[in-house]
Amino acid sequence: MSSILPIDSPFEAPENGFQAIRFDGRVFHLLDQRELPARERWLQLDDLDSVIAAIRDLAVRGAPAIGITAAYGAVIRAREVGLERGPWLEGMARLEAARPTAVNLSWAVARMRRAAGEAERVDLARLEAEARAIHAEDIAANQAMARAGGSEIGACRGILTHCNTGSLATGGVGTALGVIIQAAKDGRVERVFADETRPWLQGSRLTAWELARAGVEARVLVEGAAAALMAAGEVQWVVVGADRIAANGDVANKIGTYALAVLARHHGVKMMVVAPSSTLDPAMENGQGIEIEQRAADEIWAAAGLTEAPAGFAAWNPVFDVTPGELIDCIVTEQGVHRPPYDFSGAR
Ligand SMILES: CSC[C@H]1O[C@H](OP(=O)(O)O)[C@H](O)[C@@H]1O
Repeated sequence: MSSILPIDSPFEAPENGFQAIRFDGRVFHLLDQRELPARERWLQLDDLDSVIAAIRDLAVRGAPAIGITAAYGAVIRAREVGLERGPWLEGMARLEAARPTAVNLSWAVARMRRAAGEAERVDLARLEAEARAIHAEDIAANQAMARAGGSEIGACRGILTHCNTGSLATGGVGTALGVIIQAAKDGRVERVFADETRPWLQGSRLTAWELARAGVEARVLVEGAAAALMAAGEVQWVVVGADRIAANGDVANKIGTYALAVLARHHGVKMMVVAPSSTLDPAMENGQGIEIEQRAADEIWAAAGLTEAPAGFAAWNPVFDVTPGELIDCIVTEQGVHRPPYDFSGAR
C-alpha cells in the first residue's frame, strides 16, 4: 500500500501507526471501516461528494480522522471545480455539514478556508500543504499524547476503553488507544478491556482489530458488563477519546461515555479523556450547547441482527453524549495533562 503515498511520505513510518487514510496528491484512499474486521477494502475517492458520503456513512470516522479527511476533501474539491472560489466555498459548506458533533470537521474546514486565500482562484499548492500539515500535526499529537497519558497512568492492573480511538480514528497511533497500546507494550498494564460500543460496534469490530494488529491481548465486553467489571476491581482507569471538548471541560464522546464516567466515579476508578487540541472548542462555554448527532434506527436493528424494525417499535439513537468535566480526572492533549477545574477558553 506504500505506493499510495509519495515515497518520501513521513506518514509511512511504523511508529506513526497504521495509515487508514492516505492522499496521493489526487486520489484519497481510505480503508472502509464499515467492512472491518471481516474485510480490508480500500476506497479511492476523487470527488467531494464521495468524500462527504464517506464521512456521513462512517466509511471513515473518528474525530481527528474526519478532520484530516475533510482537509484532503478540500484539495479534491479545488481540482474538481477548476480552482474557482465560489463553487469551492459551496462545497466546503456541504463538507462541514457532513456530521455535526466532532468539532475537528469544522476546525479543519476553517483552516482550509484560510489556506485557500482571497483570490477568485483558490491556491491549490497552499491547500495541499495545509492538508498535509493537518495530517502531520495529528500524527505528532498522537505521539505526544501516548507519552503524556502513559506517564499519567504509570502501572495498573486494568484499563477499560470505549468505542475506537486508534489509527482508524486518527492520522497516527490514536488518542486513547495510542495511550493504551503504548502502556501495554511497555508492560505497564496487565489487562485491556474494550466494550463493544453499540450500535455501530466500534469496540468489538474496530478496537479489537487494532489491538490484535498491535499484538495487544484484550477482552471485549458488552457495555452492560462495565459496572460489574469495575465492581470486581478489574480496572483502575477508563480511557476514552472525545469529539468535542467545551471550554469548561465537558466532553462530547461516543454514547455510553457518560454512563462509564458515573460508574467510574462511584467505584473509585479514574477517568481519562485523550484528545488533540483540534478537538477543543473554546467558543463552546459548556456541554449543553453541543449538537448531538442522531442516526437512523436501522443502526440499532442491524446491531441486533434485524433487517427491519420489530413491530410497533421506534428507536432513539443519539450516537454521542456529554460527560460533565467534574467527572473526568484528567484530559490529555498534545500540550500535556490537564486537571479540573478545566478552562480551555483560551485554547488554540
Ligand atoms: C479519536 S476520536 C474517536 C471518537 O470518535 C468516535 O465517534 P464515531 O465513531 O461516531 O466517529 C467516538 O466518539 C470516539 O471517541
